[in-house]
Amino acid sequence: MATNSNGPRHQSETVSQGLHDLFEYSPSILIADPRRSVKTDVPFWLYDKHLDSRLNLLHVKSLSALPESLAAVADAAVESLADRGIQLPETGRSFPGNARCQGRQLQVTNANSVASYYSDTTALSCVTFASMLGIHPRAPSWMTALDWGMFPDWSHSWAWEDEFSLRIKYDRRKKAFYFPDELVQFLDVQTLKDLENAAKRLPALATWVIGPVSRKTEDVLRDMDKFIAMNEFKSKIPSTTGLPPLTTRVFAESPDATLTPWEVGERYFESRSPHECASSEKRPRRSARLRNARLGQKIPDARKRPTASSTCQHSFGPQKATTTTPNDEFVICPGAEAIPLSEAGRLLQHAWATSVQKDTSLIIFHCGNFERIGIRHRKSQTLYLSDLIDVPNIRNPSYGKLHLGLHMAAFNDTLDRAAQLRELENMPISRGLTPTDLRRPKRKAEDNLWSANKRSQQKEGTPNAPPHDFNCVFREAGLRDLALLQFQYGIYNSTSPSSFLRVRNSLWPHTKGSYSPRLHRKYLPNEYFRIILSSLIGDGSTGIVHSAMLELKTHDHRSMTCDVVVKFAFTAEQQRRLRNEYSIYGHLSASGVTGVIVGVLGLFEDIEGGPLALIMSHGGISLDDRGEQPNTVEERMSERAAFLHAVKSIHNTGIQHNDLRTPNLLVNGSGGVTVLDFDMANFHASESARRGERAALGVLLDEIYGLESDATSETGTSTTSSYENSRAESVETVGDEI
Ligand SMILES: Nc1ncnc2c1ncn2[C@@H]1O[C@H](COP(=O)(O)OP(=O)(O)OP(=O)(O)O)[C@@H](O)[C@H]1O
Repeated sequence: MATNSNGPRHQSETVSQGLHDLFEYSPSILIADPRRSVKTDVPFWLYDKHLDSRLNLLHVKSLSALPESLAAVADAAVESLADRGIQLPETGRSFPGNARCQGRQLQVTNANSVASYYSDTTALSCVTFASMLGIHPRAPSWMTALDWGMFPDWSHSWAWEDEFSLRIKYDRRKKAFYFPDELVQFLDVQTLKDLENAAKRLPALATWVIGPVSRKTEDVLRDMDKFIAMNEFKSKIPSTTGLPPLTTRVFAESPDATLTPWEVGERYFESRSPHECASSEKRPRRSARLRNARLGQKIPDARKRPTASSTCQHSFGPQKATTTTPNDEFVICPGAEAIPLSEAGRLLQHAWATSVQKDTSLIIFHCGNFERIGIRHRKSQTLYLSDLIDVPNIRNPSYGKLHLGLHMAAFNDTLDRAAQLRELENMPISRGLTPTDLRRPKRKAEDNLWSANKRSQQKEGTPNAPPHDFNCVFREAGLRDLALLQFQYGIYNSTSPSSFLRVRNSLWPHTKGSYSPRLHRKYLPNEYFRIILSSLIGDGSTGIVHSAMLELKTHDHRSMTCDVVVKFAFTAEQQRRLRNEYSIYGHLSASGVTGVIVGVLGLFEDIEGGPLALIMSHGGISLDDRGEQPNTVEERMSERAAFLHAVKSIHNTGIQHNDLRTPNLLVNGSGGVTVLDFDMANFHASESARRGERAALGVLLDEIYGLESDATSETGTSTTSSYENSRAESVETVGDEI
């Protein structure tokens, strides 16, 4: 190794000192601010229970040698510089690994302040060193192509934060790197291509789940040992029984890295005696670790991966036998969870699901003074966990070197997998891919609710037939109180449905109110409906919105389907807003407003304590998502008038929307318009407030449709006046001046 206690011998004094400081760095001890109460609830949500069974966590195994394996990556990188005779540029500043930081105590308040400390110290040094050592060692000054931070998809309110990750500095929206131009010059074309390929396919290089400093969060990390001792992990799925799992596979499989410094999968078993496999683990020889870190090893393909069926048995525990009626239709037993997962189990399942969603291999569980590092091995559906790391006190390796190795390993792992994904994507289909074809998730039409009943498939309304008019379906579904929700898109493919019980009536006219909050033990096929969530439309401040297909079975055994949209509200504040939205829809429906708002099938609640769901008809595509506006001035004017008319009819009931923006203004294929998202709306708005809202909408629509400029530039003065006439007409139509 080219390092001694003063750092690598061949580097300049400042570089040696910097590397030495980082390699020996130990963070301060963090203490919780005694004036603040610390929230400690563990994240866990609906989505965690609906992963495809082949993506679920099945085993948790011990990998005590992981810190050493990671530190060996840092050592190997320094050694490689020496081998190649590369001298790093002088460092002009001190790094947070400086000895002055050590031994101090710092006060923190919550997970975010723990993350800030990590970001300002460990991560700040590691992104720079990892980038210099691993990506561009010949750069003339210290720069970094990596970023560590919070990249939120959606904000929630758990005590643990799961949105932190390491990334390549690449803006996917602008399709451009955002590291210094100077750095680009030192990256060859192939490296830039590889970086871009990785950043596009796998933007998160590792998943950090960060908790607050407290005895309870430390215990959660400690309790993970219990899952290692059990050697199997029973992922929590919804406890509703009766409906067979979806069988169609929808996710695109992602490979493990071929070159890794850690020994997992077959290599884990190879390096252990049978006794060790069952109980603890053997530390690999240091020379082997170094070799692996530098050269990597192919994982031999000897051990058979668990089959889908064994996976199901393993992970989901005993399921009640499917009960069928004489017609082979499914009787459903909505069940509340029998044995809840412990907090450690919930954190493991949630972090695993987050890592599946981000497609990272490394998961770091960190709560200030304690940490565990996990490796997600896809093929065996196993999480390999380090021992509990005492952050301020760990030595050999010390924390700085361990995390530098971790940053470098996460980068290498991602580049390796992104290259495999690119290769697999470029393979012709006929060559038979393993893992399975990554290009298109497959979806077969046969996965319908009634597939067990062959006779019903011949009849009207099977999913192979075009969907029904939602009016007919809503009339029937509005009489039912149980909605079975299944996810089938991306990484989600429900093994069992989540049961959602009606908490508010259908607002569809002519639906007899049958609202009953009582949960029955069993439901016959004509007493429930099923919803298959097929894509994410968007997420906003009230929750997450999905496109879905509603399927139901009528009393005379016909199947009916229609497109719906499901909006989930998770936090208390979101649920308050969603209830407000529902009551606004209730008021509009009771006032006879139809055609310009979506049909609402009701408000439903997850019986396992999950979110509230508003189920509604599909209102079309938003002006935001549509992209191009209509070609002709006439069409634009007609749409403009339709929106103003719609809002006028809403205003006439005393409602003010308060959020009239392009994402909430929808057009449908048949020329109609829909106004949605009433969670900010209020009753009894003053006439002038409503008029003001219409005026603002008029201005917004003018801007969107570019009416004035088009009218002038395209057809000159005469058209301008005809446009003005039409505008006046549209204003007259809505019976008010804009
Ligand atoms: N019934 C629907 N039909 C079609 N698209 C819908 C429907 N409901 C919602 N959407 C789409 O989902 C997006 C988010 O929905 P919505 O605005 O209701 O959520 P939100 O959480 O209140 O968002 P925001 O924070 O923007 O207010 C909408 O902009 C719209 O494009």
